[in-house]
Amino acid sequence: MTEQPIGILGGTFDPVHRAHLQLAEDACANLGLVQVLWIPAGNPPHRDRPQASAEQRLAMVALALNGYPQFTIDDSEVRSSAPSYTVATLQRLRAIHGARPLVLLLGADAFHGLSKWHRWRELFALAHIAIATRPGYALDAQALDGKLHEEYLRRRSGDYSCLTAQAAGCIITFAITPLDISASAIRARLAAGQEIQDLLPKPVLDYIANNHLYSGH
Ligand SMILES: Nc1ncnc2c1ncn2[C@@H]1O[C@H](COP(=O)(O)OP(=O)(O)OP(=O)(O)O)[C@@H](O)[C@H]1O
Ligand SMILES: O=C(O)c1ccc[n+]([C@@H]2O[C@H](COP(=O)([O-])O)[C@@H](O)[C@H]2O)c1
Repeated sequence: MTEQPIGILGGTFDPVHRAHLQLAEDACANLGLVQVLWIPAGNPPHRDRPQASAEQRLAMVALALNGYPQFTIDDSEVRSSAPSYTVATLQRLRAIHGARPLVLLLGADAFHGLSKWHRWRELFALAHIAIATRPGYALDAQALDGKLHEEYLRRRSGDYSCLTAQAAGCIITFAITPLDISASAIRARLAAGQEIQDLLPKPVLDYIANNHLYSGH
């Protein structure tokens, strides 16, 4: 019998916010995942250097996940000085988990950029990809660049049983409770001295205040 799939949520988490939690909770509920591995990026490729350090972002994720037994942290990218390439992380996880299905969770915005990722074609042999539609970032298949569009058409499935029937290789989309929250908007609000109460778990909010993060001075 196939083992139950493990969800993988990588992110810069600068800072982690409620939409990340919603994404992971909805993935568990809708895709039948019993566990989601959260992987903060140590040196995220393809974006400016984060404002908070890798250790601080890891600490905020740990605070956010308190009380969610189905969520666990993988700190391997934070502990490494190498660029946080997802292909390398999935190769490591594949070596640990054998033939167990792995499901990489991505917001639709992240999926649209996938063909710019390091050795992106190898990702499909290592994990399934589950795309969550994010406010303002619906999946627009026609806007995918040529090679990614081809892979999308070849691999997409409307049947979630593919996530358990094979270890990797399917692309599915799933609905999440839409929350119009982004870390960049949170950083901008904090720098402008505006309220962000409802956008983050309280312990993360306290951590940001205690460590004077994102205040712009
Ligand atoms: N509001 C949201 N709804 C759905 N998915 C989201 C949302 N916010 C982030 N994600 C997804 O979570 C993952 C990690 O995101 P990330 O840590 O970059 O947060 P972010 O809010 O997108 O940050 P930033 O605004 O700094 O780019 C990505 O796959 C991203 O698409
Ligand atoms: O492997 C890559 O080349 C690559 C390029 C861009 C993003 N990623 C990963 O995608 C995840 C979300 O990235 P971000 O920048 O939206 O936080 C995070 O785990 C990154 O390490 C990975």
